[in-house]
Amino acid sequence: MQKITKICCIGAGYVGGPTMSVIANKCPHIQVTVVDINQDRIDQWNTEDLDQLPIYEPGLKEIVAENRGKNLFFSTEVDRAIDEAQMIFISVNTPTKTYGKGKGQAADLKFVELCARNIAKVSKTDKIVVEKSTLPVRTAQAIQNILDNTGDGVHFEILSNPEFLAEGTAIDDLINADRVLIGGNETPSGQAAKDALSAIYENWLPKERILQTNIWSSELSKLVANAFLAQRVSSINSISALCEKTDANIQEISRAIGFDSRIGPKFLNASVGFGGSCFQKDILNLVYIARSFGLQEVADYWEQVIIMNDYQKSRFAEHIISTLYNTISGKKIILYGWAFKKDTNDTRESAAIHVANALMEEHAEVIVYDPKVTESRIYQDLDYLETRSPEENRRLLTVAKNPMEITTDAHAIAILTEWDEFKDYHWEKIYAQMLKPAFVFDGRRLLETDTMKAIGFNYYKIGQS
Ligand SMILES: NC(=O)C1=CN([C@@H]2O[C@H](COP(=O)(O)OP(=O)(O)OC[C@H]3O[C@@H](n4cnc5c(N)ncnc54)[C@H](O)[C@@H]3O)[C@@H](O)[C@H]2O)C=CC1
Ligand SMILES: O=C(O)[C@H]1O[C@H](OP(=O)(O)OP(=O)(O)OC[C@H]2O[C@@H](n3ccc(=O)[nH]c3=O)[C@H](O)[C@@H]2O)[C@H](O)[C@@H](O)[C@@H]1O
Repeated sequence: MQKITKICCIGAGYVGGPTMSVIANKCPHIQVTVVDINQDRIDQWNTEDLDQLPIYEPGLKEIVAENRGKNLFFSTEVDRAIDEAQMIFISVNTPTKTYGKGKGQAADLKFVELCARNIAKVSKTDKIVVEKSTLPVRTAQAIQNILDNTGDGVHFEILSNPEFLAEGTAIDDLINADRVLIGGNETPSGQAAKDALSAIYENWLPKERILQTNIWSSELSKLVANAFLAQRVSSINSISALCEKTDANIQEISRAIGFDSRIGPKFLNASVGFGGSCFQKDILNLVYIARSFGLQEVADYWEQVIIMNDYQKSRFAEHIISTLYNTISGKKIILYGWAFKKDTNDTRESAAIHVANALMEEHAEVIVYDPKVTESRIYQDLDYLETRSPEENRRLLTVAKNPMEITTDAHAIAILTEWDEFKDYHWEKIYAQMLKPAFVFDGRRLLETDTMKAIGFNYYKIGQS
């Protein structure tokens, strides 16, 4: 079996950066180079001030500090890194297509294809090419065709090694992974490549947790894992709406059903809706694939997960509007949280974007506070919707740095991300500063009902009447 000593990762994003940092940390004998075409991003990865890394993940900066410049490098010299590596991870973005065939559903594979063409062009020695990005089932076939038809007689072995880390817990998820999945060709060279990749993970994970499959099962398992997780959130969120009509309590229900060992307790937290870069994108992709094989019922079944999530986001916004007497024009509404979950600065598909947009449609005066998300990111998210002009977005919504000050004369507060610090705020003081009646709409079930009511708030907790 080939001993791997040099690897390269194309794409220095939320997956490429943390994954490669952990590999470098756990495998001092391997030189890891992470490359990206985005100069700014690479500059940020190389920044002196480790608080300015492009990605915030607990534990990440410590690992980067330990390994950067030793066996972990960030660079824009893509061709050189490809040429030198024995194993190349493709970890570029695979967003939903915004044009042409499959628009709004299929995965856009143009970045992956560019990588494959580049690898074919540059490589002079045999390489193992690892799909780390989430890809539609059978993409490896397309990559193999490009490599074999444009490469220079070099042998390329393709593996699928999807990533299951969640943002905010990326480092822990990588170090203590439930499982690592490696799919490859069922040939001697395919087996050797799978074993070479497995050997890297075996530096810190027990071998029983490293699963080997055929390449198509591995590609499809990633989409299915995300679809199942998102389905659980949509399922519990659908029941949260029913709880609000029946005096049942969603937390009690989650607990009651979660005690059944066949159901299990995780991923049963009702919320304002799931966000993140992947759940929606991957389910849409699954729906598209099913439809393209003529499996209409399968496609409809999974599409319902997205429909329910959209419903939950609008339901929350509509509840705020109707509770505030159906007129929120000019009313000051504070949004606590913009990230799609706590402990990350990622805002992709965050429910907060949709809730803010709905309130702005009603001309509310919206003020956002998030401990980790920048002002420019928040405006970019809103401008991307193209609901109104960028000037109008800046007029209707402001971004605050101090979470307490902004509550003066506010009509309502909505909690959209479950940041721990929100629990520790001086809620009595906030109440005193707000206009009365003072409303809190808790989309994350973060605060205690009895305490909030005792202070005097009109307190709404999603999934509870
Ligand atoms: N974000 C997450 O938590 C997870 C993401 N994934 C999957 O991993 C993949 C990557 O996701 P993220 O890291 O979140 O994306 P990202 O958008 O944070 O990073 C992708 C990077 O690839 C770079 N890139 C694009 N084309 C390139 C090229 N031709 N050459 C060099 N660099 C190029 C971009 O400049 C960007 O910095 C996606 O397929 C995603 O579905 C999988 C598991 C978790
Ligand atoms: O492919 C990916 O991108 C990743 O997607 C998710 O990870 P992530 O999106 O980072 O975060 P999650 O913890 O899964 O949360 C997703 C969304 O669901 C919401 N959620 C989660 C759990 C829950 O009980 N309730 C709930 O509303 C979260 O607040 C968040 O908005 C998966 O958990 C990862 O395994 C996967 O690798």
